[in-house]
Amino acid sequence: MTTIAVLGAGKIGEALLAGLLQAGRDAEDLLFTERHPDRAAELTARYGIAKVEIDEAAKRADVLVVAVKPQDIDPVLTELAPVVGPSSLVVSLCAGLPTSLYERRLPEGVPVVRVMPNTPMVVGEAMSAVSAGTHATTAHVALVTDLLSAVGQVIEVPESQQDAVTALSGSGPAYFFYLVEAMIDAGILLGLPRAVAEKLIVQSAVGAAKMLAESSEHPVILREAVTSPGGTTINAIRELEKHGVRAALLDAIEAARDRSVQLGQ
Ligand SMILES: NC(=O)C1=CN([C@@H]2O[C@H](COP(=O)(O)OP(=O)(O)OC[C@H]3O[C@@H](n4cnc5c(N)ncnc54)[C@H](OP(=O)(O)O)[C@@H]3O)[C@@H](O)[C@H]2O)C=CC1
Ligand SMILES: O=C(O)[C@@H]1CCC=N1
Repeated sequence: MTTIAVLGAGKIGEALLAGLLQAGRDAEDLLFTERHPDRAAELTARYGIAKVEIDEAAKRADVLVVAVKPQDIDPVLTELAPVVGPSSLVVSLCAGLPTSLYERRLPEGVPVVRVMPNTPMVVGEAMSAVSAGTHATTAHVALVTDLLSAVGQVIEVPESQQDAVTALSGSGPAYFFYLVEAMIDAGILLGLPRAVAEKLIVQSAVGAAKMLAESSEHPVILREAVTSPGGTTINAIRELEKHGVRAALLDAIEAARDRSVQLGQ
């Protein structure tokens, strides 16, 4: 069985470990590094996964998944450089960081695969996009794709598209959570009890997501089917258009893309 070490078990690192366990992988095949002993102890207690140092991770793991903040990458690469070689496989989950950065800092020939996942991997519903670096073969990409398929869907994209992917699906769950939060607030405004508003909106989100995933119809058609002539929905849509919600989303996602580009510089 492939041994996977997550370097930096924060939010996405933990989501990956939890998702892989959920998908049936043994805790013995997983490792993580973490700089705070309390956080490490908490994760080991919760999942039964061992915390190791980076050199041991490189020795024992077939796949090293880098999941630190892009701002923290420098010391990780310094520690990794003396302990990895062409037989290692480095997978970067870091927003913005190009595979060329790893290739410059690690020994010649180390294969690197860049991945942008998202947090729904905790429920097996991640959207992950993978891109091969210069030394990564199709077998490396297949291995990473196989690993991530256990926690959701995977597509391969040219690395030049990864900043856009990061803005769209990497950050994407946050936009939906934000929308749900605002819609629950609207329920409160209309006088509904919070628990009722939450139930109505969360199940509407689940139902709408399922229709989007399972129906072959375009979202416009699905929305039109809700929008009865002279009815309630069109009055709400008029307000959304008046407040420029579509333009705000375009600007927001463009700003996320720009930040991803900046993090890689
Ligand atoms: N959160 C998300 O939805 C997604 C995140 N990503 C990417 O994943 C990466 C991590 O993001 P996120 O999980 O949100 O961030 P977190 O800050 O939650 O996680 C990063 C973790 O790495 C630890 N860390 C930092 N440096 C080291 C080190 N040298 N050795 C061991 N551990 C270290 C941090 O510790 P400390 O607490 O001390 O900082 C922290 O626990 C980022 O690059 C982000 O772009 C990608 C897709 C989605
Ligand atoms: O906000 C971030 O920078 C990370 C990358 C994608 C989602 N979260």
